[in-house]
Amino acid sequence: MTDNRTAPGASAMPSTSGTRDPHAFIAGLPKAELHVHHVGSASPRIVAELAARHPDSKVPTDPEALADYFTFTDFAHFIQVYLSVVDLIRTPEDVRLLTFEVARDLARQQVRYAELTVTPYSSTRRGIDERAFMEAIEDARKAAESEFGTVLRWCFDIPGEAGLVSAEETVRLATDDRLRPEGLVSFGLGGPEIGVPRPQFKPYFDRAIAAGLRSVPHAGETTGPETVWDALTELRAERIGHGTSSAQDPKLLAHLAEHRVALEVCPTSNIATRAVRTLDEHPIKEFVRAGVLVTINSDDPPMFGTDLNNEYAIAARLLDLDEQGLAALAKNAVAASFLDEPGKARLSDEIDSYTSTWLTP
Ligand SMILES: Nc1ncnc2c1ncn2[C@@H]1O[C@H](CCC(=O)c2cccc(C(=O)O)c2)[C@@H](O)[C@H]1O
Ligand SMILES: [Zn+2]
Repeated sequence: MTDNRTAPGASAMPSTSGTRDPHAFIAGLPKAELHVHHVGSASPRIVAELAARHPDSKVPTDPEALADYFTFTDFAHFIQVYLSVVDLIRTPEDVRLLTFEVARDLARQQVRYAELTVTPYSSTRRGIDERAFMEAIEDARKAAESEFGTVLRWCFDIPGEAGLVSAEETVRLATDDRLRPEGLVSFGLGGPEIGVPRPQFKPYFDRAIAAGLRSVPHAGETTGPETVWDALTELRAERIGHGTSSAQDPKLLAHLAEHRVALEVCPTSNIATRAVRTLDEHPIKEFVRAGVLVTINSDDPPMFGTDLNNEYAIAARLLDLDEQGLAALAKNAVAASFLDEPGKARLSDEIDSYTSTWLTP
């Protein structure tokens, strides 16, 4: 697959320190990740373990073959490969393993808090018992918090392409008091946008919002700014997954900035799915210039050959950021998160104290 990583050792900063490498600073920076998919976070190590449990699968286990397998011609191809990894998750024990190991990978990058997008429909439709599914993610969440100190929260998303049946099932699982997991904070909509208009999902978002969940649909990833408007007006989005095409509409950018609707920007994902041609053409600079609250995220990191630290390094290069700028970016994610206020204050303070220690000669 195309390697979109910033060259190791390349300095992204025009910083006063001159020779400092942003990678070391970023590696230790406490972070929040707001847009990362559960299945899309399965690393080669996790895929290999799942594939060994289910040897009939067509997903390669050898890391080199996996890199080729994770090279996408377009968004539709990406979803096809994604679903083949979904097919590896067949039992509650697979769900528990995936979730716990994903948390381990996040913790290694100093991610203190992550809102993980989970698509429960894909698992219940494949025969995993709904109660066992919820127990598995919750067990893993609690174990990860006590073992790694990383706090996980869930966003349940509708796989849009699977239609209104999947929307009904997802909202039922998200709002039934006997099933709804403690860690659930938000409701989303993923999958392809072309041919999947957002307004049809309004009744399902209305129900989720009425049950206290926050609205975070993907929009403007593979279609134009009108999809982002639909997400705002019909689905009452509080943050937008990607929102890449918002850059084409200055009124939309002004609206996002004025209402503090954050964009969950995932630079490498946008290249891998061909939503944006090259990193240098990524509209992140326009977002920042327009005053939009920009957060940096990794989406489906192993599938796109990246991780959150690499996405921060890319942002540092594209936005010409020094350590303070990177810390501000990390704090944007805290501000846009669904952590409670004391939780936000704690994580922001941790980012500040890490940064000031780092900058103290
Ligand atoms: N960058 C992304 N942009 C958008 N979405 C992304 C991205 N990355 C990952 N996803 C995930 O892909 C899922 C799509 C799964 C899907 O379409 C589908 C269709 C038909 C049947 C079934 C099934 O399971 O039976 C599933 C979404 O729900 C979302 O969580
Ligand atoms: Zn996504």
